Amino acid sequence: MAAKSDVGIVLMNLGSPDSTAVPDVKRYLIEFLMDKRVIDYPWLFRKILIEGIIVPRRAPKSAEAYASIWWEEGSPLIVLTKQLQKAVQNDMEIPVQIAMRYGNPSPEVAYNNLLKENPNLKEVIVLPLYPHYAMSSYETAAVYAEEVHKKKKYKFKLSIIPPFYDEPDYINAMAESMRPYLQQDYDYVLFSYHGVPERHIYKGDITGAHCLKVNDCCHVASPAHKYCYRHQVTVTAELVARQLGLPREKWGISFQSRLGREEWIKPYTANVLETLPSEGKKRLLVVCPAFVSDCLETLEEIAVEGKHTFLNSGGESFTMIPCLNIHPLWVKAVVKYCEQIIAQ
Ligand SMILES: C=CC1=C(C)c2cc3[nH]c(cc4nc(cc5[nH]c(cc1n2)c(C)c5CCC(=O)O)C(CCC(=O)O)=C4C)c(C)c3C=C
Ligand SMILES: [Fe+2]
Ligand SMILES: [Fe+2]
Repeated sequence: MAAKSDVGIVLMNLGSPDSTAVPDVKRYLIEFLMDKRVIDYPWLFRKILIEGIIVPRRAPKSAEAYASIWWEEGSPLIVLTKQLQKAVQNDMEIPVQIAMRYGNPSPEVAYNNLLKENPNLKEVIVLPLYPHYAMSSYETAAVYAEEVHKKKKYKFKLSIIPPFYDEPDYINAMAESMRPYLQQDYDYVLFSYHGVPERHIYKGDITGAHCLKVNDCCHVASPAHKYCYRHQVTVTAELVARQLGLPREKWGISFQSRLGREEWIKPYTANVLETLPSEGKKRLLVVCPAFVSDCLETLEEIAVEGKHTFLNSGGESFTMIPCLNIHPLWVKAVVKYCEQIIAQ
């Protein structure tokens, strides 16, 4: 066990382009989508598809979307991760760095910064900022953090915090950050999660026979759940709804950000936003618990595009609940998760 003074922390998020210029967005999208855990097609096919078709088409639109949410200090996701870094460092009084899975800063920069602060560093705790396990989010971040550690032969021990989708402190932070929004009149709370291809769910099923195969699979006990994004997001929503006392008919789950023509896990957020008003659910609260920091997918896809879809389909009011960002209960939860590792 390393003394607390010889420990450093890395908060690892997804990453953003360096700027909203199309070449920067292209570079970022290529790095992101060439990740074999995000688009898991054979390398050559992936390269042709990504660099020849998807990125040239998507980058200008993506750049425009980023420009519409960009802050003076930079990408919201990066700025908010830095704010979390400061808050955790203040509370813990040990060095905290941030790293991104794609773009900057890389884990190498984060590890080197920690070593500059303490050449005697014995242990680095990495917290991937994803509550749920998905091959394309938590897994790729954890594997990358480990690969860099191994490749550069760092002497310190690396510890990676597991997904925290059902941890009481995360659930409490989510529920209490939502509670003030429930004071207003609303008909329905939508938990909109980032989607993944159904194929990823089948692939991640270690039993090979459970996910999307057994009736109501997410509620039937299985070792598959340890790696099942669909199960884990369901548990998060159920626990949060229970803490808030939401009746079952007043909330639901959907999945956003589909890319390409494959089937992704359903229902799709855009379809749900279109149909809710016709079911009498006209005053809506939306929350996105797969992201702990607000980002393009919340500030643009939900708060702008999603709102537009809902209001144009007969909805009357649309309220986006912010991500945890630097909510005090979330900062406390992060500190606790890191301290639990230090105490081990
Ligand atoms: C096959 C494509 C994608 C999968 C699978 C995927 C999974 C996934 N992503 C997140 C979190 C975020 N994704 C963000 C942006 C984003 N995601 C994809 C594609 C896939 N994601 C693209 C192409 C983009 C870029 C933007 C765009 O062009 O739409 C972001 C926001 C980043 C930011 O800078 O703000 C986050 C966060 C999770 C959690 C996840 C699997 C569960
Ligand atoms: Fe994504
Ligand atoms: Fe599953």
